[in-house]
Amino acid sequence: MKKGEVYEGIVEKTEFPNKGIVQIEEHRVAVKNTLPGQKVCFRLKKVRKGVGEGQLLEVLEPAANEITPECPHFADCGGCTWQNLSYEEQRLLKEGQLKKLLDGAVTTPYVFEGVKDSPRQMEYRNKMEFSFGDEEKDGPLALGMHKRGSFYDIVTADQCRIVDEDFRKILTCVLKHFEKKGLPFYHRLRHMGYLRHLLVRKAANTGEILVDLITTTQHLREDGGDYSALAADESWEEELRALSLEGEIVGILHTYNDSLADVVQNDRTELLYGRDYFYEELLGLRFKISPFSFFQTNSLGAELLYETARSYIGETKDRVIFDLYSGTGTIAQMLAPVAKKVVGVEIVEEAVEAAKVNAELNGLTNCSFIAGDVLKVIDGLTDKPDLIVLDPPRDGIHPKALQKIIDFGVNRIVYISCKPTSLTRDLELLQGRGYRVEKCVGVDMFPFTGNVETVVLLSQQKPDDTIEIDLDLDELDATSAETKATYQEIKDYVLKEFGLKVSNLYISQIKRKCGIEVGENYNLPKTENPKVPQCPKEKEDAIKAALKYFAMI
Ligand SMILES: C[S@@+](CC[C@H](N)C(=O)[O-])C[C@H]1O[C@@H](n2cnc3c(N)ncnc32)[C@H](O)[C@@H]1O
Repeated sequence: MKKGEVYEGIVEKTEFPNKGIVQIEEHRVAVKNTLPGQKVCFRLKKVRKGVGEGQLLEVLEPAANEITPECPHFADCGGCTWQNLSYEEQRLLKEGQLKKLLDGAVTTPYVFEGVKDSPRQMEYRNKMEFSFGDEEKDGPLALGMHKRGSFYDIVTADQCRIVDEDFRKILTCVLKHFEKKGLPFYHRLRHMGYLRHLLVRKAANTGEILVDLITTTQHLREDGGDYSALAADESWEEELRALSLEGEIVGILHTYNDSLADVVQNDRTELLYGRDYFYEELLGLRFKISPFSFFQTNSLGAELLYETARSYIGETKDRVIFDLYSGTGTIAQMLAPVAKKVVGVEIVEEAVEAAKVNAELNGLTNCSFIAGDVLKVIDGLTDKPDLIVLDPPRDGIHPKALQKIIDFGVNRIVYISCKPTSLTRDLELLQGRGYRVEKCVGVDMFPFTGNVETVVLLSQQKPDDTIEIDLDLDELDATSAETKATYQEIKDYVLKEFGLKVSNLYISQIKRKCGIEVGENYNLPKTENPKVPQCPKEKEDAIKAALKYFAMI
């Protein structure tokens, strides 16, 4: 194969995130944004030792499971890549990719619980950053998403299916206004122009909407053209307020951003109407969110994600929990009512301030939030955690920070990840230091894209858990008359409710302690002079709860 040449082939399978694999002779070429079964034409970008990367030029034949997308922008828009798959097919693909990645990284048997569906599959996003530009060179003003594979061209996303009607109305209103006015968009290459982005955030549960227009300050500069007067006229704000919407616009802002990078960034913000924040409610808690704070973009999906994390962490009563990479403190506040204390650590000061305000708003007095890099803050923490929740950014956890986190030696860690490839890298270190992956589940926070959120429960292998005892299950009295639940049922219950793994030995010890008859050979390991491990208190309580649940005590 030769770099720069064009090839055709059938996509055999896909790997996370959305990379199709085409086998050409002895070469394995990854082509982004393709699906298994498609016949594709691509240009070879690089190839080395039989592994290559290709740039998709055209899908020559669709895959058998493809459907006609509902979204009219699909052919051009770079936003969603899976509008041509039914939701069921999307889940299957995500499950397959996630399981394959995890199977390759997890070194002991674990439970893979599939991928949970997003509660809302269309119109699920609570935030969009639309870009201004033109659809093609010197075309009319456009406002929406980048064209597939293009840095410059913009597709006007006025029919976008992953946001609701209010977003579409706001986009159309703002676009029409500036089209009429003839204000120039910011040219990403020449760094000239005025209109950059339109940020819209809408809370799914309260309906509150915040709109922020992001422009340069070039209308104030001498070389900035002759549009100062036009730009000074903020009547677009009145037009927005006159819209008939399902939700309610509670704030309209104008942010100035002169950075060279094509990102939504805040140099200075003017409040044009209402307030510069909005409220969202998740799981009965209220959160105040400012325009640039991190907040999960799928509110109903976030409720599912947090509920999943809460069930994975198991018993929290009387425990100190660390919520590392805590953002606006959503996870910390969800756990605070059922824990002794929760400590959140987050690098963005604005988010930490919001977390404190939110905790007060929710009447929570047992959580504290610290601003700073986890890597450094961790050294100064005076509390000792019993449990840890990790929800790092896409790149995962700095290896030195992860070492320090492991040094706390907590029994259970719940790791929430938005990028499975960085998760699997971190799992390697965690497993190398004695943690065992118990179970994993995906939560689909991003329908119609190849991304998936993953929740993993890890437990620490304490020394007394690892002593080898050769017990024969046949010798156990799991079927005796007085036993209402089998050992397996007790184990399953304890794992589900408390996130703990318990051995037959421990169950038999606790049964004996509770006066339940067990067979003669129960605690007797076959090895000579064994050091018989005794069931730790935490597991004893969990087993007793199971025995109660099965009405055995
Ligand atoms: C995926 S978000 C999770 C936020 C929160 N748990 C939630 O669900 O809303 C990751 C957070 O980590 C923060 N962050 C990134 N690097 C960090 C670091 N080195 N130390 C502390 N926080 C960091 C980001 O600002 C962001 O708020």
